[in-house]
Amino acid sequence: MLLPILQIHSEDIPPYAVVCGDPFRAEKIAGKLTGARELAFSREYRTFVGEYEGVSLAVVSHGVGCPGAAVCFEELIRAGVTTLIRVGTAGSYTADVPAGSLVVSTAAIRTDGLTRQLVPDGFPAVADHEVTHALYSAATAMQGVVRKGMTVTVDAFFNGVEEIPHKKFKQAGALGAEMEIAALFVISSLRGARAGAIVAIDGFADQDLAAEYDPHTNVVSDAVEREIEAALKAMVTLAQQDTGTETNDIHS
Ligand SMILES: O=P(O)(O)O[C@H]1O[C@H](CO)[C@@H](O)[C@H]1O
Ligand SMILES: O=c1cc[nH]c(=O)[nH]1
Repeated sequence: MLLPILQIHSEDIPPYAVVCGDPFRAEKIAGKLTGARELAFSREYRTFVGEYEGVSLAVVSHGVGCPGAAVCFEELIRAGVTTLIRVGTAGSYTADVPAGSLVVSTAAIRTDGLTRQLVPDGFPAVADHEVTHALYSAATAMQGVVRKGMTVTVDAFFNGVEEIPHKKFKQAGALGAEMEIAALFVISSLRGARAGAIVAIDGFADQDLAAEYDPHTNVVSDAVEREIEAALKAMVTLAQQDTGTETNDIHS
């Protein structure tokens, strides 16, 4: 079956998919795979397949924002993907989670418009427990600050005449803000897939600190490298659990 928007054939897609916003990050992730090949680059959706430590994976970019990303998640799940890990970036809410930190999202506060069109207000946007555990274990085995907790999914990156209520979300305990995790978690729950997300902090989402936003520093690039490695290792752990071939040492 040809997926009409991603422009890939479902038969070419393995059950494990790493997803990210930026098509060039997808290329970077694919660079870690053996036998990587690019299947399509349609709109913002760039798809690669390859192997990591013997596990066949797809790597797909989903662009910025929930509506476009939702198309990607829906088509991947229709193609037979069972496990999705988002490798993204986010703005932090607290000084103790500075640029260069990693955050594993356990749930997303849904302030986006897309999920409101799919499910009622009380529907949770939650990560799969096994995926989250595998991600957190892989990330904490590396250097650097790693936190696990709630994130916020917003639609607006810049303020308009209304202010994005980041301070309220921070008060509620969220660690930071990004733009697609709610869609990933809700769609995966609805369609019976499992999903998790890890984000590299690239600055502060808080309005008072927004002037410092620069996602292109070395400290952010290093964190993106670490989250890619964590996501790939986590996927191997999950695939091994699925086939009953897991070892206790996932980092060997
Ligand atoms: O780095 P990615 O995965 O694109 O994630 C974050 O970066 C973009 C905003 O710059 C949004 O897509 C946001 O969710
Ligand atoms: O949505 C995003 C992504 C990265 N950094 C932010 O501040 N916001």
